[in-house]
Amino acid sequence: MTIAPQISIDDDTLISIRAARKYFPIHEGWMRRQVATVKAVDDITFDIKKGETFGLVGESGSGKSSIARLILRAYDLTGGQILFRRSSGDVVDITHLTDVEMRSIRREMQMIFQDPYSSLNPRMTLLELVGEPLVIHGIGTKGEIKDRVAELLGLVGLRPEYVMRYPHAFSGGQRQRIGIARALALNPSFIAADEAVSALDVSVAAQNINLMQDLQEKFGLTYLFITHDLGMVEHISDRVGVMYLGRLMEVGPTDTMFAKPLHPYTEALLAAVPQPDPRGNRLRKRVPLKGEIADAMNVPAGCPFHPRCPYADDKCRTDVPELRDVAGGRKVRCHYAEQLDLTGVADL
Ligand SMILES: Nc1ncnc2c1ncn2[C@@H]1O[C@H](COP(=O)(O)OP(=O)(O)OP(=O)(O)O)[C@@H](O)[C@H]1O
Repeated sequence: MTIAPQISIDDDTLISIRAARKYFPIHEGWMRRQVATVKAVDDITFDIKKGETFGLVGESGSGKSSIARLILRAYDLTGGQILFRRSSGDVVDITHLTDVEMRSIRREMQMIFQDPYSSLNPRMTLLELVGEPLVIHGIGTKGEIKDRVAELLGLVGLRPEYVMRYPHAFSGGQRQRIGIARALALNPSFIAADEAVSALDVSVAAQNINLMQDLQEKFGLTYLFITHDLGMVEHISDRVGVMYLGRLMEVGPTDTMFAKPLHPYTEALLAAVPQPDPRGNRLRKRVPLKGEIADAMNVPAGCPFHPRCPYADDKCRTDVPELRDVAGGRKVRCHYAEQLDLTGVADL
Protein backbone atom coordinates (compact mmCIF):
# COMPACT_ATOMS: atom_id res chain seq x y z
CA MET A 1 0.00 0.00 0.00
CA THR A 2 1.32 3.43 -0.94
CA ILE A 3 1.50 5.71 2.04
CA ALA A 4 2.40 9.00 0.52
CA PRO A 5 3.81 11.53 2.96
CA GLN A 6 5.57 13.19 0.03
CA ILE A 7 2.20 13.97 -1.51
CA SER A 8 0.95 17.04 0.23
CA ILE A 9 -2.69 17.74 0.78
CA ASP A 10 -4.01 20.60 2.86
CA ASP A 11 -4.36 19.86 6.58
CA ASP A 12 -8.12 20.37 6.40
CA THR A 13 -8.58 18.06 3.38
CA LEU A 14 -10.02 14.56 3.61
CA ILE A 15 -10.13 13.68 -0.09
CA SER A 16 -8.22 15.28 -2.95
CA ILE A 17 -9.38 14.51 -6.48
CA ARG A 18 -6.76 15.56 -9.01
CA ALA A 19 -7.28 15.71 -12.77
CA ALA A 20 -9.51 12.63 -12.47
CA ARG A 21 -10.80 11.06 -15.66
CA LYS A 22 -13.18 8.19 -16.31
CA TYR A 23 -13.73 7.27 -19.95
CA PHE A 24 -16.09 4.47 -21.00
CA PRO A 25 -15.49 2.81 -24.37
CA ILE A 26 -18.71 2.20 -26.31
CA HIS A 27 -18.72 -0.99 -28.38
CA GLU A 28 -21.03 -2.00 -31.20
CA GLY A 29 -21.65 -4.90 -33.55
CA TRP A 30 -20.79 -8.58 -33.26
CA MET A 31 -17.07 -7.78 -33.28
CA ARG A 32 -17.65 -5.42 -30.34
CA ARG A 33 -15.71 -2.74 -32.13
CA GLN A 34 -15.16 0.43 -30.12
CA VAL A 35 -17.20 3.10 -31.86
CA ALA A 36 -17.01 5.94 -29.35
CA THR A 37 -15.87 7.05 -25.92
CA VAL A 38 -18.00 8.58 -23.18
CA LYS A 39 -15.98 11.01 -21.12
CA ALA A 40 -18.06 10.62 -17.96
CA VAL A 41 -15.45 12.41 -15.82
CA ASP A 42 -12.95 14.63 -17.60
CA ASP A 43 -10.11 16.39 -15.82
CA ILE A 44 -11.92 16.94 -12.52
CA THR A 45 -9.98 18.53 -9.65
CA PHE A 46 -11.41 19.42 -6.24
CA ASP A 47 -10.87 18.78 -2.54
CA ILE A 48 -13.41 17.60 0.03
CA LYS A 49 -12.60 19.07 3.43
CA LYS A 50 -12.78 17.20 6.72
CA GLY A 51 -16.21 17.52 8.32
CA GLU A 52 -17.84 19.41 5.46
CA THR A 53 -20.81 18.60 3.27
CA PHE A 54 -19.81 18.95 -0.37
CA GLY A 55 -22.76 19.13 -2.77
CA LEU A 56 -22.31 17.91 -6.34
CA VAL A 57 -24.97 19.14 -8.76
CA GLY A 58 -25.63 19.07 -12.49
CA GLU A 59 -28.13 17.64 -14.94
CA SER A 60 -28.54 13.92 -15.49
CA GLY A 61 -25.50 12.36 -17.14
CA SER A 62 -23.08 15.09 -16.08
CA GLY A 63 -20.87 12.58 -14.25
CA LYS A 64 -21.82 13.06 -10.59
CA SER A 65 -22.32 9.37 -9.72
CA SER A 66 -19.16 8.44 -11.61
CA ILE A 67 -17.16 10.76 -9.32
CA ALA A 68 -18.54 9.00 -6.23
CA ARG A 69 -17.74 5.62 -7.76
CA LEU A 70 -14.18 6.73 -8.50
CA ILE A 71 -13.69 7.95 -4.92
CA LEU A 72 -14.94 4.63 -3.55
CA ARG A 73 -12.91 2.85 -6.23
CA ALA A 74 -15.95 1.03 -7.56
CA TYR A 75 -14.48 2.28 -10.87
CA ASP A 76 -10.81 2.44 -11.81
CA LEU A 77 -9.60 5.84 -12.97
CA THR A 78 -8.73 6.33 -16.62
CA GLY A 79 -6.33 9.05 -15.49
CA GLY A 80 -5.54 11.39 -12.63
CA GLN A 81 -5.23 10.69 -8.95
CA ILE A 82 -7.30 10.41 -5.75
CA LEU A 83 -5.76 10.92 -2.31
CA PHE A 84 -7.51 10.01 0.94
CA ARG A 85 -6.60 10.94 4.49
CA ARG A 86 -7.15 7.92 6.70
CA SER A 87 -8.47 8.13 10.27
CA SER A 88 -4.89 7.45 11.37
CA GLY A 89 -3.86 10.71 9.62
CA ASP A 90 -1.85 8.94 6.89
CA VAL A 91 -2.51 10.19 3.36
CA VAL A 92 -2.98 7.34 0.91
CA ASP A 93 -2.90 7.51 -2.86
CA ILE A 94 -5.80 5.16 -3.62
CA THR A 95 -5.55 5.57 -7.40
CA HIS A 96 -3.92 2.22 -8.15
CA LEU A 97 -4.64 0.16 -5.03
CA THR A 98 -5.80 -3.41 -5.56
CA ASP A 99 -9.11 -4.64 -4.16
CA VAL A 100 -7.27 -6.29 -1.29
CA GLU A 101 -5.42 -3.07 -0.49
CA MET A 102 -8.66 -1.07 -0.71
CA ARG A 103 -10.43 -3.38 1.75
CA SER A 104 -9.38 -1.67 4.96
CA ILE A 105 -9.78 1.78 3.40
CA ARG A 106 -13.34 0.98 2.32
CA ARG A 107 -14.25 0.69 6.00
CA GLU A 108 -13.68 4.43 6.20
CA MET A 109 -15.73 5.29 3.07
CA GLN A 110 -19.36 4.38 2.62
CA MET A 111 -22.16 5.04 0.16
CA ILE A 112 -25.86 5.59 0.72
CA PHE A 113 -27.93 4.77 -2.33
CA GLN A 114 -30.71 6.50 -4.14
CA ASP A 115 -33.57 4.08 -3.88
CA PRO A 116 -34.50 2.80 -0.44
CA TYR A 117 -36.76 0.18 -2.06
CA SER A 118 -34.26 -1.61 -4.28
CA SER A 119 -31.05 -1.09 -2.32
CA LEU A 120 -31.94 -3.42 0.59
CA ASN A 121 -32.09 -7.19 0.06
CA PRO A 122 -35.73 -8.10 0.91
CA ARG A 123 -34.71 -11.55 2.19
CA MET A 124 -32.40 -10.22 4.89
CA THR A 125 -33.47 -9.15 8.38
CA LEU A 126 -32.34 -5.82 9.79
CA LEU A 127 -29.83 -7.72 11.88
CA GLU A 128 -28.32 -9.24 8.72
CA LEU A 129 -28.55 -6.06 6.65
CA VAL A 130 -27.07 -3.65 9.17
CA GLY A 131 -24.64 -6.22 10.57
CA GLU A 132 -23.38 -7.45 7.19
CA PRO A 133 -20.45 -4.99 6.93
CA LEU A 134 -19.25 -6.20 10.36
CA VAL A 135 -19.53 -9.83 9.26
CA ILE A 136 -17.70 -9.13 5.98
CA HIS A 137 -14.86 -7.45 7.86
CA GLY A 138 -14.82 -10.14 10.56
CA ILE A 139 -15.58 -7.70 13.36
CA GLY A 140 -17.16 -8.98 16.58
CA THR A 141 -18.87 -12.11 17.85
CA LYS A 142 -22.52 -12.85 17.04
CA GLY A 143 -23.59 -11.26 20.31
CA GLU A 144 -21.43 -8.19 19.78
CA ILE A 145 -22.81 -7.72 16.26
CA LYS A 146 -26.36 -7.97 17.59
CA ASP A 147 -25.62 -5.32 20.22
CA ARG A 148 -23.95 -3.07 17.66
CA VAL A 149 -26.90 -3.39 15.26
CA ALA A 150 -29.30 -2.48 18.07
CA GLU A 151 -27.13 0.53 18.87
CA LEU A 152 -27.01 1.58 15.18
CA LEU A 153 -30.78 1.29 14.84
CA GLY A 154 -31.14 3.49 17.90
CA LEU A 155 -28.81 6.07 16.34
CA VAL A 156 -31.07 6.39 13.29
CA GLY A 157 -34.27 6.51 15.34
CA LEU A 158 -35.46 2.94 14.77
CA ARG A 159 -36.45 0.65 17.62
CA PRO A 160 -33.76 -1.91 18.46
CA GLU A 161 -36.42 -4.61 18.87
CA TYR A 162 -37.02 -4.46 15.09
CA VAL A 163 -33.81 -6.42 14.40
CA MET A 164 -35.56 -9.58 13.22
CA ARG A 165 -37.92 -7.77 10.84
CA TYR A 166 -37.55 -7.59 7.06
CA PRO A 167 -37.32 -4.38 4.98
CA HIS A 168 -40.90 -4.70 3.60
CA ALA A 169 -42.23 -3.93 7.08
CA PHE A 170 -40.82 -0.40 6.84
CA SER A 171 -41.71 2.82 5.02
CA GLY A 172 -39.41 4.42 2.42
CA GLY A 173 -38.08 6.89 4.97
CA GLN A 174 -37.39 4.12 7.48
CA ARG A 175 -35.66 2.03 4.83
CA GLN A 176 -33.42 4.97 4.08
CA ARG A 177 -32.55 5.03 7.79
CA ILE A 178 -31.72 1.33 7.66
CA GLY A 179 -29.31 2.17 4.83
CA ILE A 180 -27.80 4.93 6.95
CA ALA A 181 -27.39 2.57 9.93
CA ARG A 182 -25.66 0.05 7.66
CA ALA A 183 -23.35 2.77 6.30
CA LEU A 184 -22.41 3.76 9.86
CA ALA A 185 -21.63 0.21 11.01
CA LEU A 186 -17.89 0.46 10.38
CA ASN A 187 -17.43 4.00 11.77
CA PRO A 188 -16.62 5.63 8.42
CA SER A 189 -15.21 9.14 8.14
CA PHE A 190 -16.71 9.72 4.68
CA ILE A 191 -20.17 9.03 3.27
CA ALA A 192 -21.24 9.60 -0.33
CA ALA A 193 -25.01 10.00 -0.59
CA ASP A 194 -26.16 9.59 -4.20
CA GLU A 195 -29.59 11.20 -4.56
CA ALA A 196 -30.16 9.67 -1.16
CA VAL A 197 -33.50 11.23 -0.35
CA SER A 198 -34.90 12.04 -3.80
CA ALA A 199 -37.34 9.10 -3.76
CA LEU A 200 -38.98 10.30 -0.54
CA ASP A 201 -41.78 12.76 0.30
CA VAL A 202 -40.51 16.24 1.03
CA SER A 203 -41.19 16.05 4.78
CA VAL A 204 -39.69 12.56 5.14
CA ALA A 205 -36.67 13.63 3.11
CA ALA A 206 -36.25 16.67 5.37
CA GLN A 207 -36.37 14.46 8.49
CA ASN A 208 -33.69 12.18 7.09
CA ILE A 209 -31.54 15.13 6.06
CA ASN A 210 -31.81 16.46 9.62
CA LEU A 211 -30.85 13.03 10.95
CA MET A 212 -27.81 12.96 8.66
CA GLN A 213 -26.80 16.41 9.86
CA ASP A 214 -27.09 15.30 13.51
CA LEU A 215 -24.99 12.21 12.78
CA GLN A 216 -22.44 14.36 10.97
CA GLU A 217 -22.03 16.52 14.04
CA LYS A 218 -21.93 13.59 16.42
CA PHE A 219 -19.32 11.58 14.50
CA GLY A 220 -17.45 14.31 12.59
CA LEU A 221 -18.55 12.81 9.27
CA THR A 222 -17.69 14.25 5.87
CA TYR A 223 -20.43 14.05 3.23
CA LEU A 224 -20.50 14.13 -0.54
CA PHE A 225 -24.13 14.84 -1.47
CA ILE A 226 -25.06 14.13 -5.08
CA THR A 227 -28.35 15.58 -6.16
CA HIS A 228 -30.41 17.42 -8.77
CA ASP A 229 -32.07 19.40 -5.99
CA LEU A 230 -30.35 22.77 -5.64
CA GLY A 231 -32.74 23.83 -2.88
CA MET A 232 -31.51 20.89 -0.79
CA VAL A 233 -27.89 21.65 -1.64
CA GLU A 234 -28.32 25.24 -0.52
CA HIS A 235 -29.73 23.99 2.77
CA ILE A 236 -27.12 21.38 3.62
CA SER A 237 -23.87 22.01 1.74
CA ASP A 238 -20.89 24.03 2.87
CA ARG A 239 -19.47 24.00 -0.65
CA VAL A 240 -20.82 23.04 -4.05
CA GLY A 241 -19.39 21.70 -7.29
CA VAL A 242 -21.35 22.20 -10.52
CA MET A 243 -20.83 19.57 -13.22
CA TYR A 244 -21.66 19.66 -16.91
CA LEU A 245 -20.83 16.88 -19.39
CA GLY A 246 -18.09 15.42 -17.23
CA ARG A 247 -16.50 18.75 -16.41
CA LEU A 248 -16.51 20.78 -13.23
CA MET A 249 -17.76 24.24 -14.25
CA GLU A 250 -17.68 25.96 -10.88
CA VAL A 251 -16.70 25.18 -7.27
CA GLY A 252 -17.08 27.37 -4.23
CA PRO A 253 -18.77 28.09 -0.93
CA THR A 254 -22.54 27.58 -1.15
CA ASP A 255 -23.56 30.99 0.17
CA THR A 256 -21.42 33.04 -2.21
CA MET A 257 -22.17 30.81 -5.19
CA PHE A 258 -25.92 31.02 -4.63
CA ALA A 259 -25.75 34.78 -4.06
CA LYS A 260 -23.57 35.40 -7.09
CA PRO A 261 -22.86 32.55 -9.52
CA LEU A 262 -19.79 32.93 -11.70
CA HIS A 263 -20.64 30.43 -14.45
CA PRO A 264 -23.60 30.90 -16.81
CA TYR A 265 -24.54 27.24 -16.28
CA THR A 266 -24.70 27.74 -12.51
CA GLU A 267 -26.83 30.82 -13.12
CA ALA A 268 -29.20 28.79 -15.29
CA LEU A 269 -29.49 26.01 -12.69
CA LEU A 270 -30.19 28.54 -9.95
CA ALA A 271 -32.82 30.28 -12.04
CA ALA A 272 -34.69 26.97 -12.10
CA VAL A 273 -34.80 26.63 -8.30
CA PRO A 274 -38.34 27.26 -7.10
CA GLN A 275 -38.56 30.23 -4.73
CA PRO A 276 -41.32 30.76 -2.19
CA ASP A 277 -43.53 33.67 -3.23
CA PRO A 278 -44.05 36.60 -0.84
CA ARG A 279 -47.42 35.24 0.34
CA GLY A 280 -46.03 32.03 1.73
CA ASN A 281 -45.37 28.64 0.34
CA ARG A 282 -46.38 28.81 -3.34
CA LEU A 283 -43.63 28.41 -5.83
CA ARG A 284 -42.28 30.91 -8.31
CA LYS A 285 -42.56 30.04 -11.99
CA ARG A 286 -39.65 27.87 -13.07
CA VAL A 287 -37.34 29.25 -15.70
CA PRO A 288 -36.32 26.30 -17.87
CA LEU A 289 -32.78 25.85 -19.10
CA LYS A 290 -33.04 26.05 -22.89
CA GLY A 291 -31.74 23.29 -25.11
CA GLU A 292 -30.80 19.74 -24.32
CA ILE A 293 -27.65 18.63 -22.57
CA ALA A 294 -25.34 17.53 -25.41
CA ASP A 295 -24.58 13.90 -26.18
CA ALA A 296 -21.85 12.72 -23.81
CA MET A 297 -20.23 10.88 -26.73
CA ASN A 298 -20.03 14.10 -28.75
CA VAL A 299 -19.01 16.79 -26.32
CA PRO A 300 -18.96 20.16 -28.12
CA ALA A 301 -15.56 21.68 -28.92
CA GLY A 302 -14.42 24.63 -26.83
CA CYS A 303 -16.52 25.20 -23.72
CA PRO A 304 -18.92 22.23 -23.51
CA PHE A 305 -21.71 24.59 -22.41
CA HIS A 306 -21.31 27.03 -25.32
CA PRO A 307 -24.24 25.78 -27.46
CA ARG A 308 -26.62 26.65 -24.59
CA CYS A 309 -24.84 29.72 -23.28
CA PRO A 310 -26.34 33.13 -24.10
CA TYR A 311 -22.97 34.81 -23.60
CA ALA A 312 -20.86 32.52 -25.83
CA ASP A 313 -18.63 34.01 -28.53
CA ASP A 314 -16.08 32.60 -30.99
CA LYS A 315 -13.47 31.97 -28.30
CA CYS A 316 -15.96 29.81 -26.37
CA ARG A 317 -16.62 27.74 -29.50
CA THR A 318 -12.95 26.87 -29.95
CA ASP A 319 -11.00 27.23 -26.66
CA VAL A 320 -11.65 24.94 -23.69
CA PRO A 321 -11.63 27.16 -20.59
CA GLU A 322 -9.43 26.03 -17.69
CA LEU A 323 -10.84 25.66 -14.18
CA ARG A 324 -9.17 28.67 -12.63
CA ASP A 325 -8.99 30.24 -9.18
CA VAL A 326 -11.15 33.25 -8.44
CA ALA A 327 -11.20 35.30 -5.21
CA GLY A 328 -13.09 33.91 -2.21
CA GLY A 329 -11.95 30.29 -2.48
CA ARG A 330 -13.87 29.88 -5.73
CA LYS A 331 -12.96 28.24 -9.04
CA VAL A 332 -14.65 28.65 -12.39
CA ARG A 333 -14.30 27.26 -15.90
CA CYS A 334 -15.45 30.21 -18.02
CA HIS A 335 -13.41 32.67 -20.11
CA TYR A 336 -15.59 35.58 -19.11
CA ALA A 337 -16.60 34.90 -15.49
CA GLU A 338 -15.31 38.26 -14.23
CA GLN A 339 -16.91 40.30 -17.00
CA LEU A 340 -20.37 38.72 -16.72
CA ASP A 341 -22.52 40.16 -13.99
CA LEU A 342 -24.55 37.08 -13.17
CA THR A 343 -27.35 37.00 -10.62
CA GLY A 344 -28.92 33.56 -10.51
CA VAL A 345 -32.26 34.75 -11.86
CA ALA A 346 -31.49 34.99 -15.57
CA ASP A 347 -33.97 33.75 -18.14
CA LEU A 348 -31.81 31.83 -20.59
N1 LIG B 1 -20.80 1.84 -16.99
C1 LIG B 1 -20.95 2.78 -17.93
N2 LIG B 1 -20.75 2.51 -19.25
C2 LIG B 1 -20.90 3.45 -20.21
N3 LIG B 1 -21.27 4.72 -19.95
C3 LIG B 1 -21.51 5.05 -18.66
C4 LIG B 1 -21.37 4.12 -17.59
N4 LIG B 1 -21.67 4.74 -16.41
C5 LIG B 1 -22.00 6.01 -16.75
N5 LIG B 1 -21.90 6.20 -18.09
C6 LIG B 1 -22.13 7.44 -18.83
O1 LIG B 1 -21.33 8.44 -18.23
C7 LIG B 1 -22.02 9.68 -18.18
C8 LIG B 1 -22.07 10.16 -16.74
O2 LIG B 1 -22.93 9.28 -15.99
P1 LIG B 1 -23.20 9.48 -14.43
O3 LIG B 1 -24.15 8.40 -14.00
O4 LIG B 1 -21.93 9.61 -13.70
O5 LIG B 1 -23.95 10.90 -14.42
P2 LIG B 1 -24.88 11.55 -13.29
O6 LIG B 1 -24.61 13.01 -13.35
O7 LIG B 1 -24.66 10.87 -11.99
O8 LIG B 1 -26.32 11.23 -13.85
P3 LIG B 1 -27.70 11.01 -13.00
O9 LIG B 1 -27.97 12.32 -12.33
O10 LIG B 1 -28.69 10.66 -14.08
O11 LIG B 1 -27.42 9.88 -12.05
C9 LIG B 1 -23.37 9.44 -18.82
O12 LIG B 1 -23.32 9.83 -20.18
C10 LIG B 1 -23.56 7.95 -18.68
O13 LIG B 1 -24.37 7.45 -19.71
